[in-house]
Amino acid sequence: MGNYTKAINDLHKKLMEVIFESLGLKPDYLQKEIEQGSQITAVNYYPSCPEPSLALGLPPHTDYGLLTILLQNQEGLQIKEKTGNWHCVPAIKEGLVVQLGDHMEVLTNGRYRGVVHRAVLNSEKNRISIANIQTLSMDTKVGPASELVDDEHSVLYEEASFRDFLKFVSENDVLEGRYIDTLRKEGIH
Ligand SMILES: O=C(O)CCC(=O)C(=O)O
Ligand SMILES: [Fe+2]
Repeated sequence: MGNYTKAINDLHKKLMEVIFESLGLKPDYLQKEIEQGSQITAVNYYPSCPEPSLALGLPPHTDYGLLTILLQNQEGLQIKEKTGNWHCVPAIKEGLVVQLGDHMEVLTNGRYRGVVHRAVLNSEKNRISIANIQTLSMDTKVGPASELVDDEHSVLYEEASFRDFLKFVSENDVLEGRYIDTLRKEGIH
């Protein structure tokens, strides 16, 4: 696991560099903060279920953090499309899934959106997923990058830290609203 999480950390760094470049920011933007940040590894085990339609593996949510890099041994991860339909992410052997999280949405001032996803159960096979969520340190406030704010792009999100997020999830039901919704200023959907 140590080698895996180290490799994922390196991959995250490289992906962030190209994402920042795609936004017209320097590739080493936030590099120090990212290096000082945390990597959370969630190992999820979903036993097979004879009636998958009556159970839900993991309810719809977005991940807090910049990117989530996920490995799955069976299909089960689904992402919500703009239409509201759920799209099944195929399980590709040794393939990784990269998802954008809330931090990324705030940082890019809404140019890139966090992906709503859920996990469903399989009637025959047990499923394991390993999700690596990369966040900045506990008390680093993340707000929209000043380079992405100008006369035509006003600030759309409040600043927040990982600690603020943890406080929210400990005080609220996971099924009733996402933390990012509390950060959006009026009129953003
Ligand atoms: O099991 C999955 O595919 C999803 C896991 C997930 O969304 C999470 O751990 O945040
Ligand atoms: Fe997730």
